[in-house]
Amino acid sequence: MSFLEIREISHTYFTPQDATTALEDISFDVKEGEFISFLGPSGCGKTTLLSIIAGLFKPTAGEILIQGQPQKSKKQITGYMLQQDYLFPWKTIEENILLGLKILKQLTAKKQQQTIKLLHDIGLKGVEKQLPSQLSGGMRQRAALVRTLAVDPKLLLLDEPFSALDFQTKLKLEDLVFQTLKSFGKTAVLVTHDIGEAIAMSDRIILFSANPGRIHQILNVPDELRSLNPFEARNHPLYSQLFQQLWKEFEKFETQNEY
Ligand SMILES: Nc1ncnc2c1ncn2[C@@H]1O[C@H](COP(=O)(O)OP(=O)(O)OP(=O)(O)O)[C@@H](O)[C@H]1O
Repeated sequence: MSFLEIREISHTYFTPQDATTALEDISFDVKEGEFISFLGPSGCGKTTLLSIIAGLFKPTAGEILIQGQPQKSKKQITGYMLQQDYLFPWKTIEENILLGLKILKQLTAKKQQQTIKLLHDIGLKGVEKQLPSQLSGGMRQRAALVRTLAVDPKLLLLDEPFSALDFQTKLKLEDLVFQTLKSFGKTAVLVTHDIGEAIAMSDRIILFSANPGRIHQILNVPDELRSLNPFEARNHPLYSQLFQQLWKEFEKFETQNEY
């Protein structure tokens, strides 16, 4: 059984003035432990689909199944990592990363210990009593990842979590997030504008076209790249090949005025 099933999803936004069809007839499955990227031109509906998967609103048509169940009954199994870290500025890093467990009334001594260990494992030892403002952007995103993983979500929804970071930090964090999610066996969906990031991190790439958002192509990333971490993958000859292939598809969108 697939972990996530997207079944014939269409979505139209209605405003008093007009109607915009953001997604049309989207169907695909995601296996447990798989890392999927949504890639495509601006306005092709990537964020709309991620929000529907998160259960933030219902699509106009179609359904989402998570572990074979309608998505609405499974809200708590999804965790998020967004462009902004959304750490509470007045709380210490330790308070921030334990907050989800506290809210869910799952904060045991063991879970606290495991969460602090994860903070240390991803290179943030000694920042427990600091405020988010005392940390760099990359450090805050790492703390945000720990906060997300603390409540043990089965599905991670990543909406451009690296796009506000400088290039070196972004590459390091891609590696760290990739390795952490793989080591916990998490299923992940990443929304990105970055062709290289999609190739380096994913098992499969769902390429969307716009107006309305449709699946243009689904690409399986070759095993030779999938067995590497993102930084190594960027240096493999197959990476350039796939990059050029995807770049050509983006050029087609431009000539079709879909970009
Ligand atoms: N709340 C809304 N009301 C009306 N139209 C919307 C709303 N949100 C998104 N849209 C429209 O739906 C389409 C898809 O938007 P969406 O943000 O999902 O695309 P995207 O691929 O994530 O874009 P980007 O890459 O620029 O972030 C666009 O035409 C957008 O203008």
